[in-house]
Amino acid sequence: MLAIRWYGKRDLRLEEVREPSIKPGFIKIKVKACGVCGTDLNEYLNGPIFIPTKEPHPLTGKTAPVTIGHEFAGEVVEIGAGVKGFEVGDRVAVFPVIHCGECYFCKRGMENLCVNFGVTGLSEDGGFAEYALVRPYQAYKIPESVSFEEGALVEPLSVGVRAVKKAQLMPGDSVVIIGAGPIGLCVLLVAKASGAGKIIVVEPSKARRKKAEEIGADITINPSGKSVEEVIEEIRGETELGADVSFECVGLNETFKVAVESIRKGGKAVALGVFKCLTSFDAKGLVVGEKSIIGSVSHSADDFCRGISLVASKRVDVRPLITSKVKLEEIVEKGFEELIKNRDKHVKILAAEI
Ligand SMILES: NC(=O)C1=CN([C@@H]2O[C@H](COP(=O)(O)OP(=O)(O)OC[C@H]3O[C@@H](n4cnc5c(N)ncnc54)[C@H](O)[C@@H]3O)[C@@H](O)[C@H]2O)C=CC1
Ligand SMILES: CC(=O)[C@H](N)C(=O)O
Repeated sequence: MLAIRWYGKRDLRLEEVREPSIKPGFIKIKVKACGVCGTDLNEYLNGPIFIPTKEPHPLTGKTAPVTIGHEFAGEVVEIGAGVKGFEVGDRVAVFPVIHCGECYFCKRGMENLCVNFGVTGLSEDGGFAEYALVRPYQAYKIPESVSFEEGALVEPLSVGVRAVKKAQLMPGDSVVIIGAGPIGLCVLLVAKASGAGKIIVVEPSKARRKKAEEIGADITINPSGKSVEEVIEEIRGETELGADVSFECVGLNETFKVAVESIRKGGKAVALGVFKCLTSFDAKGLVVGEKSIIGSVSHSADDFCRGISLVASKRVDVRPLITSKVKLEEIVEKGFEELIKNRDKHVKILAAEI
């Protein structure tokens, strides 16, 4: 079968590999749609980051090369011995998290913090292939009314579900989202569906600001050419005394500062961006304003189920996030390379049956 294999930085290869044979305790899926995530792109440009290259991953035993891709959906074609509750032909979205089930965090239901945390498509072969093997706890049935393409979008949507849940967003809360890439836009979709009040998006790319408006932002702010203080002032001017909740979806020092300093006293700043730098912000304002800073990473099975429910109930429409669909064999050139050249023109590029 065809697969896109990560060998190293800037080295993704379309290869003919052996189709995986079904194993006890696994389900074999014919992949129907798989999206390029910012994390995949980062592995391509700057990796290895999560992909194991020296030591095998403790739960999968796998080292590179790996078939990349963790945002995927498909059809069950074979069921391994011991697996119950699935039938050939089931349509599923894949929850890519792999966890040990035994560590301090897993025992307390915090699988996304598992000490051996892994991801199908990074820590073992994933979805940019014709077929993939997944564990039963990773396969979630999707109804006929949810397309495979929408199913592939459940994964990033669930990152948004977790962030909104961690914010304990209340109906009518004013929200500021900093960064309108796939993650910021997924937060926007979930915040809107959860009853947010005014939604403000800060984003330098014109195309992405337009996309944010199309899917529900009330106000967009272009931070280009403005100081951090000016951006904070603009947000505060659009809200009563600052936003109730902010979501940082970039990962820069200045955007973190905006996230913390643009919320009102008692407000919450949720950080999603994976920072490559240290950050500085008004810590005194944090204390005397009793603000909260909350980290949000990945998603849980609960977040994933809620993501499916939002899509299936049509409370959230993820389709506007799909900006291009290409064949699996084209995904390196028309997906990864295209995102490097024209990232701001795109949100989600999928390899899908077209
Ligand atoms: N916490 C989590 O579970 C996850 C976090 N991430 C992280 O979330 C962040 C966002 O991911 P993506 O949306 O995929 O990335 P992206 O790079 O596509 O989007 C980031 C957006 O921020 C915008 N931006 C740049 N400078 C800005 C500024 N000064 N003010 C406002 N916006 C600015 C960019 O134009 C871009 O549209 C990344 O750091 C990524 O690593 C990704 C997946 C899961
Ligand atoms: C697998 C995840 O939790 C996340 N979507 C990521 O890209 O890191």
